[in-house]
Order: sequence, then structure tokens, then C-alpha cells
Amino acid sequence: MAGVEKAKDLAARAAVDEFVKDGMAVGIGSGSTIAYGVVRLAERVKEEGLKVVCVPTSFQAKQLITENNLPLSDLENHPQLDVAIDGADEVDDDLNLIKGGGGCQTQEKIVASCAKTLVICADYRKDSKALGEAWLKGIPIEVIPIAYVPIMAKLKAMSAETVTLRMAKAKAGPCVTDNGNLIIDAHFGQIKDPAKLEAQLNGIPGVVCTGLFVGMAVKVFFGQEDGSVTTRTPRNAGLSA
Ligand SMILES: O=C(CO)[C@H](O)[C@H](O)COP(=O)(O)O
Repeated sequence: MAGVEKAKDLAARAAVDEFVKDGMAVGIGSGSTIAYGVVRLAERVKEEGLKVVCVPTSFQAKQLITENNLPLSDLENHPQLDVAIDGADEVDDDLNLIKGGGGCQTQEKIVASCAKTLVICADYRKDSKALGEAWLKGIPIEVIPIAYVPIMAKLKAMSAETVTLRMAKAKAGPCVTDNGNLIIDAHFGQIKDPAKLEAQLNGIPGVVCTGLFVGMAVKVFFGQEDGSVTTRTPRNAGLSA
């Protein structure tokens, strides 16, 4: 393994090693980076006899949990989680995030909101000073299907630079979320006030959930190109080895 994949693996392993302890209920995020974290968690269960339960944030996360023979649970049985570990598309200096590149931000935000701690693992490409600087595809916004046209118009009126209905890759038509909704990607350029923008977007009728995660993450692990892992916390907004 080399390059970006190695960086993802290192970051995810570091997050799992530092934050998952015996007896914990763990929220499992979605995407290619957390997949390495699930493999590491399964290793620790085998090697250390760790007892954990895992709550997924998507169909993909559920598959990861079951394929790695980890105990699967849900928010009905575990409405309070000790930690949620997830990936991100972009992370700013204050640990605000853009998520939803994989279209799972709604369940990811619900699970994160039920966890005492949200920890993010990402490769070096996700590190950014301000949201919207590196991730140019736009903020993923899950919407109720009947509302997608008026919501797109409202986003344009809010001065979004690009507004796109996300289309499926191997099927004609739109990408349909795990919740049966659609996704609009809206790029607002560099975002100066993520909390304000999130509140504005949440105020549009038909918006289910945005990919802006403001003030939720407590620590981010970045896998670097040179094989090191750096971290960022809200208290030390700079990077430390
Ligand atoms: O938010 C997500 C899915 O909705 C993912 O966590 C995010 O897209 C990062 O994915 P990857 O680890 O594959 O880069």
C-alpha cells in the first residue's frame, strides 16, 4: 500500500487506537478511509478481546461491520454512543467539516450527534484553511425529492456558485440516498461563516440535512504523504506531530 491509501490507513488506525476502548458503543462512519478503521477495529477485537458494539451510518458502513464480523447495533438499542469515527471531505482550521461526498451525511450527522465524541480520520488532501477552498464539488445537501427544483432555485438565489443535482453513476437518473432522498451539491466558494450558512440551508423547507458539520469534531487525524500522522484539536488549531 502506498500514497493516499497508506495515508488513509494510518489516520484511521491512529483514530481507532486512541479512541476505542473496551465496552464502548462505536458509531462507524462511511467512505473509503473509515473502511481501514473498521479493519483495525476487527484486528483489536481479535487480538485484545475488546468488546464493542458498532452502529453504522449507512448501508456501506453496515456492510463493513458485518463483513469484518463486528457486533452490529443501532440507535434504538444504543441511543448513546461513546465515540463516532468517520471520514471527511474537507476539514478547516476550526475542525468544521464538509461531509457527504459519499452521500451519507444525514445518518452520519445523526450518529455523530448521539456520540460523546466525534473523531475524524482523513488523508492530507482533506486539510484546508477554510471550507470550500479545497473541496470544490460543493456542500452535499440531502433534500426531499418533490422539493429539488425549488431548492436548487433558492440555492442559486443565495449566490451559490454552482448548484448540481447529483446523478447516479451506473443507473440512469439521480443518486438516491439510503433514506430515499436526493442530493444537491452547492458550492458557495470559500465559506467564511459555516455556522451561519448551515443555519440558512437548514431553514429551506425540504432540506433534510447538509454536509456542513460545525463544531462537532473533537480531533482529526491526518495521514501524511511521508507516512506520519498529524492531529488537530480545537485547542491547538495548528498541526502537531
Ligand atoms: O462523508 C462521507 C460520506 O458521506 C465520507 O466520510 C467522506 O466522503 C470521506 O470519504 P473518503 O474517506 O472515501 O474520502
